[in-house]
Amino acid sequence: MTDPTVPTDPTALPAGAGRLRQNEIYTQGIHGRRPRVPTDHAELERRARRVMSDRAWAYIAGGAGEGSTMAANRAALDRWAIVPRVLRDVSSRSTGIELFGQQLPAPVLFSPVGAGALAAHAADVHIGHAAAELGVPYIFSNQGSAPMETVAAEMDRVRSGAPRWFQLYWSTDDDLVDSLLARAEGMGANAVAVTLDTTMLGWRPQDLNLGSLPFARGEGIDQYTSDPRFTEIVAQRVRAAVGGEKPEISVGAIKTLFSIARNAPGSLMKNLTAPEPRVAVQTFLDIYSRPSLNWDDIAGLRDRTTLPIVLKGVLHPDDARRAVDVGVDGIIVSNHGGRQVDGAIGSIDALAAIAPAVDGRIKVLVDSGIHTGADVFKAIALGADAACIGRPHMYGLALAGADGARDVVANIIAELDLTLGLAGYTSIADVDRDALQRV
Ligand SMILES: Cc1cc2nc3c(=O)[nH]c(=O)nc-3n(C[C@H](O)[C@H](O)[C@H](O)COP(=O)(O)O)c2cc1C
Ligand SMILES: O=C(O)C(=O)c1ccccc1
Repeated sequence: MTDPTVPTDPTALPAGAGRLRQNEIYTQGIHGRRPRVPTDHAELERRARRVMSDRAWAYIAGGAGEGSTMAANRAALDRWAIVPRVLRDVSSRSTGIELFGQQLPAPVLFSPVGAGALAAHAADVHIGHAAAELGVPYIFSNQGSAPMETVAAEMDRVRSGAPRWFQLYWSTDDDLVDSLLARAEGMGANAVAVTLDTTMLGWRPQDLNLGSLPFARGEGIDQYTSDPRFTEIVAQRVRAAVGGEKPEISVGAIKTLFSIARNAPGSLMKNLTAPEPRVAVQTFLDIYSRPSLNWDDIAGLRDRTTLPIVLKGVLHPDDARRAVDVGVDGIIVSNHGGRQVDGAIGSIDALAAIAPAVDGRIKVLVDSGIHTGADVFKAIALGADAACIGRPHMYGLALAGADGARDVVANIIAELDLTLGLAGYTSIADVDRDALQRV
């Protein structure tokens, strides 16, 4: 028997997404089935911990230093309380928004997450599948576990033209930057997010204590090994290292090695005596990021891509103003999920200062610690145009693959829809600071 309240089309998210989702879950419950992922963040985290390896948990759940930025993200959210309004006819409402010319079902995106292969093989393909089902943009990580073209193809298979962005780490090799940007345009990216807060990796005790860095083991470098410019650099370096003995090393041979490695998880680093894998990993570590990055580079980016440019990792109102002046299209207020600077400002506190400084001139997104629909509501009320979700969708992926990643974000959107209505609002555009009180 089909229940008319259960959406057969998973893309039918707006217009009462909250009640539809509740009904779906309760109907399944009558048949003795539990939801595939917990519907609250605390339980989601606990369950994910049980199925993840120690290394995966350290990398994905871990934060910088003593974890105080992660705590600050939550504390900042908790200092704002929603003050619901009543008797305002909220029977018909929508969580939909417009962003860079696209209509989206909700002010929610999937944050870029690198080295997802620690949680599931070719993680990015599954997350892309999940995002396409929801019609929610997926920001592909530059440190992803599958080539962007493969992820884009999977998304198009689910829903042609499903929204997708590319997140760029600015390499020391400018030709690699151009190559990545050209590929992003080619695979249909709707925007490029340049991450500014990770020019160097933060101090991460959970990983350090295990001696575990995924990239050093060849995990999370698939955007690089699938790149013609990166392949060329590695071939040059291998030739320089062993050229005398192996003059036959060619770009084609390296390309073949990389392609085999991408299809067989972990195989790149199996043969540690061969120079190619070591050179590939060392090359990645040497060139993925350029700490000398500065505002002039960002100003010049306009001439290098036609895509809307979004700066990720902005926390100071002056940097936000500078972003407006330099002519980018948006910023993501973020402390990288508390993974970079320990003791940094909570991203919601930063948002509260930045949104008035930007004053609607460019798009303002936010992430870091935003894990529920109520959190997204608070972010919107404090002036964000949308919020991005990082670890929660990775926990869903670890627990139940693409369906798990999808359900986690669908639950967040469902709760957002209910919070919207129960707080007395019918559209995202109406929600402003009046909805909140500082406590
Ligand atoms: C395991 C992991 C890997 C990440 N990798 C990247 C990355 O490759 N690029 C990037 O810009 N941000 C990366 N981030 C940061 C996220 O995009 C996002 O800012 C953060 O996860 C948001 O906080 P939340 O996890 O509390 O939602 C990563 C975060 C995690 C947890
Ligand atoms: O782990 C991260 O958060 C991340 O973004 C990253 C990026 C480059 C190298 C290592 C980690």
